[in-house]
Amino acid sequence: MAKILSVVSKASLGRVVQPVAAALLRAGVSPNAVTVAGTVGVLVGALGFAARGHLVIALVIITVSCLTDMLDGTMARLRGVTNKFGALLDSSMDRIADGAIFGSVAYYFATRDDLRGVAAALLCLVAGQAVSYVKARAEGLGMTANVGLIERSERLIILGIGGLLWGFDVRYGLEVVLWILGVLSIVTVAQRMVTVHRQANEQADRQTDQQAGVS
Ligand SMILES: CCCCCCCC/C=C\CCCCCCCC(=O)OC[C@H](COP(=O)(O)O[C@@H]1[C@H](O)[C@H](OP(=O)(O)O)[C@@H](O)[C@H](O)[C@H]1O)OC(=O)CCCCCCC/C=C\CCCCCCCC
Ligand SMILES: Nc1ccn([C@@H]2O[C@H](COP(=O)(O)O)[C@@H](O)[C@H]2O)c(=O)n1
Ligand SMILES: [Mg+2]
Ligand SMILES: [Mg+2]
Repeated sequence: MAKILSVVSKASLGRVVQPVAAALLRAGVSPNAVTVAGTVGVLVGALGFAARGHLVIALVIITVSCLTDMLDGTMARLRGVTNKFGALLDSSMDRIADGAIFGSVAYYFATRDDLRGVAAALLCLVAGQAVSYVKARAEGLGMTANVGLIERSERLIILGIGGLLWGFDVRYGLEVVLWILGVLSIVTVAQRMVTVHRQANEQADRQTDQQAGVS
């Protein structure tokens, strides 16, 4: 699902993103500045609006801000200089943005004394961060975990559907969506763990074979 969304959206949004990215580069804006500006936009939408219950305005601000996440990488590639700090900055800002988004939704539920909503939002926060962490840690250990039901864009879009339902006065819809998202995120963590477990065992088997060949 993640791959289909990524290919379809990258192909269709690419036509819009490329000229904007080129124009920003011509104006002297750096990819890192766009990465940070996008995160500031998310923080404004989440802490300034979602936490106070203005979920529809938050949805608009956060959607626009999150879409800049496609711009920074495109700018770096157009400039011909993708750099490791840029990659780290991008992913780190994503974690801060995601924490602010789901933390703000949890805070909003808390202001309404809806503890089930708080629990659902916190589940999504922790499980979503775990999804990303397993991939990052696997890559740090020389493996890959680029699999799973829902990546970041899907998590945000699913939350966006919850926000839209809330906007159309289907208030329980947001909580239902959050529970579904929490469960799907846990499944994704499990899928990534299984992939890494298989790779780690294959590496261990190869080492054993090599040692057996030496002795
Ligand atoms: C209650 C209300 C609160 C407000 C909620 C706001 C929700 C916002 C709703 C929608 C916003 C969707 C925007 C999604 C933009 C995502 C941008 C993005 O991630 O770009 C990068 C992405 C992938 O590139 P990478 O592989 O380099 O990215 C890494 C990866 O994503 C890792 O994933 P993980 O391991 O965590 O699973 C990250 O960890 C890592 O940090 C990251 O770097 O680029 C893409 O190719 C994805 C593009 C998808 C674009 C989708 C556009 C959809 C546009 C609008 C949809 C609006 C929907 C609204 C609901 C509609 C319902 C009918
Ligand atoms: N400030 C940045 C942001 C990103 N990059 C590079 O782009 C890759 C991510 O691309 P997206 O389209 O998914 O944002 C990232 O891995 C970096 O290689 C960069 O150099 N500087
Ligand atoms: Mg990006
Ligand atoms: Mg990003």
